[in-house]
Amino acid sequence: MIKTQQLNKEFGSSQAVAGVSLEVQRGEIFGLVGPDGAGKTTLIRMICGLITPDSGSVRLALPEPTAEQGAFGYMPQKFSLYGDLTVMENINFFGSMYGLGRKTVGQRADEILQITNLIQFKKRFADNLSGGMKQKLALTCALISRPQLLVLDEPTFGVDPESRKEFWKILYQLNKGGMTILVSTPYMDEAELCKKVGFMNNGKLVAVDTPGNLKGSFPYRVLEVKAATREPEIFSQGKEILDANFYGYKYHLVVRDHQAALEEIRSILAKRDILLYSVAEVAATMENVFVVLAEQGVV
Ligand SMILES: Nc1ncnc2c1ncn2[C@@H]1O[C@H](COP(=O)(O)OP(=O)(O)OP(=O)(O)O)[C@@H](O)[C@H]1O
Repeated sequence: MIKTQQLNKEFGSSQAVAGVSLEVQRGEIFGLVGPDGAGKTTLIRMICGLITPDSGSVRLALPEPTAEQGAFGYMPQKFSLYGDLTVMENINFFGSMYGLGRKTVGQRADEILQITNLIQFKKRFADNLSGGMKQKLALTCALISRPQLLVLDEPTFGVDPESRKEFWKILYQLNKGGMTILVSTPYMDEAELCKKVGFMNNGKLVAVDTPGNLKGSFPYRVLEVKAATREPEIFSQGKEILDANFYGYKYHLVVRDHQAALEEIRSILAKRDILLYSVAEVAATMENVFVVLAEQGVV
């Protein structure tokens, strides 16, 4: 449904997007993942036709939009609505931009607001909505044309975890109904929810695959360590430890060699007279995959 070839975009001396060739198939939820400044927004804007690439091409295989079904909906990163208009007034405004009649917008709005759980807030000013609700209103507006392709730029950035979960449930529901979704996110837990993930950094797309395949091809092991300490950094200097994360009562350590790492863990703790409770191997997460790619300089 989306095909880009060798897309490039420079801003002054900074290469925001560098040679990105990407394919999003119909029916996918494709996640663009990467840190701030990776180039996700610039890529999305080129895909949506909002900025012109320096070179390369974008092809969208979308049928002509009709009154019944739009081509694509776009939800930008920054809040794009009018705070001094109510929920329904914002929706009407977007509907009129798509050339839809008031009656059609009203009917569709009721359907979508049921899905996004905003139905009882129709008369509330957008400024008075919570952060999560504002995002859901922006989504409602992006959906008013009933698009076949939905493009969302960091839609849950800065939103609380509960609202993020709810937002993703809605995306799944839309996808089940046949909508293709391209979504960018800085959150690795959201990357796990995509059918396919493209990792971006420094303007480049460095890995594209399903979360399962990305984790399956992870070349290292992850050890969960529990010990009588709560020092976040205690394992950070280990030579056998490629990445260490502390979760309050346990550590997740990315290691090359299980046995060598175990010896090092024991030695670090023994030197400080700290009791080791347990070590168990656990499955790699997308965060593990991403951090190691980044540390290897691949990303
Ligand atoms: N209009 C612009 N003018 C100048 N530089 C820009 C412009 N837009 C983006 N950049 C630069 O291009 C690079 C990529 O930015 P982009 O916003 O695409 O990344 P991103 O992955 O979406 O990050 P973020 O989540 O922080 O928006 C950054 O270095 C950014 O400063």
